[in-house]
Order: sequence, then C-alpha cells, then structure tokens
Amino acid sequence: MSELQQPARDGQTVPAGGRPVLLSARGVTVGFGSKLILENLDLDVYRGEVLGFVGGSGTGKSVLMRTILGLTPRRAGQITVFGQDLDSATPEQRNQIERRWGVLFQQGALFSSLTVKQNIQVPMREYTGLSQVLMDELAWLKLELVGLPRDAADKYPSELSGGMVKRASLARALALDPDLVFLDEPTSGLDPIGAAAFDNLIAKLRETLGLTVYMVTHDLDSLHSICDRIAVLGERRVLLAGTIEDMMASDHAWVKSYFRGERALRRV
Ligand SMILES: Nc1ncnc2c1ncn2[C@@H]1O[C@H](COP(=O)(O)OP(=O)(O)OP(=O)(O)O)[C@@H](O)[C@H]1O
Repeated sequence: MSELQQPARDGQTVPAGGRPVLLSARGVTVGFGSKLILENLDLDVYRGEVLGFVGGSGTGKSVLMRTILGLTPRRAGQITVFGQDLDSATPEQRNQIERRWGVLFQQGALFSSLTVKQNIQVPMREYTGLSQVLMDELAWLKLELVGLPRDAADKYPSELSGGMVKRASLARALALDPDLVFLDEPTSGLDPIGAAAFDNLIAKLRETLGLTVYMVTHDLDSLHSICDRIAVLGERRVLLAGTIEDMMASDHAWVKSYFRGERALRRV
C-alpha cells in the first residue's frame, strides 16, 4: 500500500490526504532467531503530530522504535525519515538524520557517572564542535525548557527524583533542537500528577517548537490528552491507526478492551 505521492519541501512526501509524512515504514519485518516480532508492518508519522503507540506487552513497540533508530536490524522493509531512505543514506546523510531526532529511552537511560549537564552535552559533543562555554549555555537553556532548575545541572542522576530524571532525559533528547522526538513510555513510573505535568510539557514543546512526537505509551490519560493519533500494534503489525474517536469506535477485541474496558471506563 502506498499512499505516498509526490515529494514536498524538505524531501518529505505528501500522502493522498495532503499531510506531510516525516517518517514512513513499509513492509518492516523484524525477528530474533525463529521468533518473528514484526511482519510486513506499515506506518506513517505526520509532521507536527503527537502519535501515541500502544499495544499489549511484548508486542514489539520498543523493538519497532529501536528498528527505526537503526539499533535493531530488520529482515525486510523500508524506513524513510525526513524523506531519506535509511538504507541508501550515506554516512553523512545518516549523521544529518540523527542530528534531527532526539530519543528518550525507557527509564531515562542517563549516564549515571555524568552530571545532568554532561548528559545533555553528550549529543552536542558527538555531533557538533561547540565550545564548552556555548554548550553550558545551551544545557541551561534546555533545562529551563523542560522546567528544571539551574542547580539540577550539576547533579548526578541518582540525586534526582523519577520525574526529574524524565525531564533531564527529555532535555538531552532536545539537545540538538530535533524535529522529531521518540519517547519510550515517558510517563511510566510517575505519579498521576507528575504524569499529567509531563504530558503538559510535551504538549507545550510540540506547540512552541513544532516538534513531531512518536510516543510509546500505556498511559490512557496521555493518549486522551495529548495524542493527535494513535497507532495500535498487534499481530506483528499496525492493526489500526487513527484518532481517539476511531479507537473508541473500533470493534477489534484488544482495542475495545483497552479503550473501552473496565480500566478505561474508570478514568471517565
Ligand atoms: N534483542 C532481543 N533478542 C531477542 N528477543 C528480543 C530482543 N529484544 C526484544 N525481544 C523480544 O521481542 C518482543 C517484543 O519486545 P518489546 O520490548 O518491543 O515489547 P513491547 O511491546 O515494547 O513491550 P512492553 O510494553 O512490555 O514494554 C518480546 O518478546 C521480547 O522478548
């Protein structure tokens, strides 16, 4: 299936509906040994949207994210990001793509031996030749952006609360002013107030920075409050992609029990 039609600005492609596609996956197949996790999976992420990615535990949400990031090999399929097919990208093009995305891994994945400021500066060191003075200024700016005080800069991850670790990890994901951010369960482990505050932060950043957000989540509140669209992973592929209303209207057994089950109804 390809709804992709003509190239648009920035090398992105425009689907039949006219929305620029920032990331597209076609026919993606990933397996480990004899176990197939994803098979012939298709997905589009539109520019400027918050896409929530859901699915039962172990269905392959993290595997798909890692495959898109090039950390897990795929057996088949094509992934295009910012209009560039990842397989045919030269090392220089690949480098350019990586500079334009930021990643918040599950559990934050900050380096424990580095301070928050040093963590934020890891991508800056890897991809830019900025001076230390400039990197310090930028790190403080990123801290402010995610709502952390300046004195968090010199703390180590073990000295931070769970919510602060998430924010520091987000600051690192934003280090290079990305166009696209990948968030793997950003609100897991946060209390409902902390989770809501984090959702608000993501919504605000999308609004002010024009970010596109790819967010793996189990959090029904996030799905309802900040996601423009939701993609459901199951049976090794994207079962359904659409708005929350589309999810609520679906008769697929898993989608129905997730969005209209007892737990979902309790939040109303
Ligand atoms: N490197 C690997 N080697 C072998 N199997 C793997 C590897 N990485 C993931 N898997 C398997 O792939 C499947 C999907 O894992 P994944 O972590 O993507 O699930 P998930 O949908 O993100 O689950 P959860 O919601 O619980 O985080 C699991 O069965 C997992 O054991």
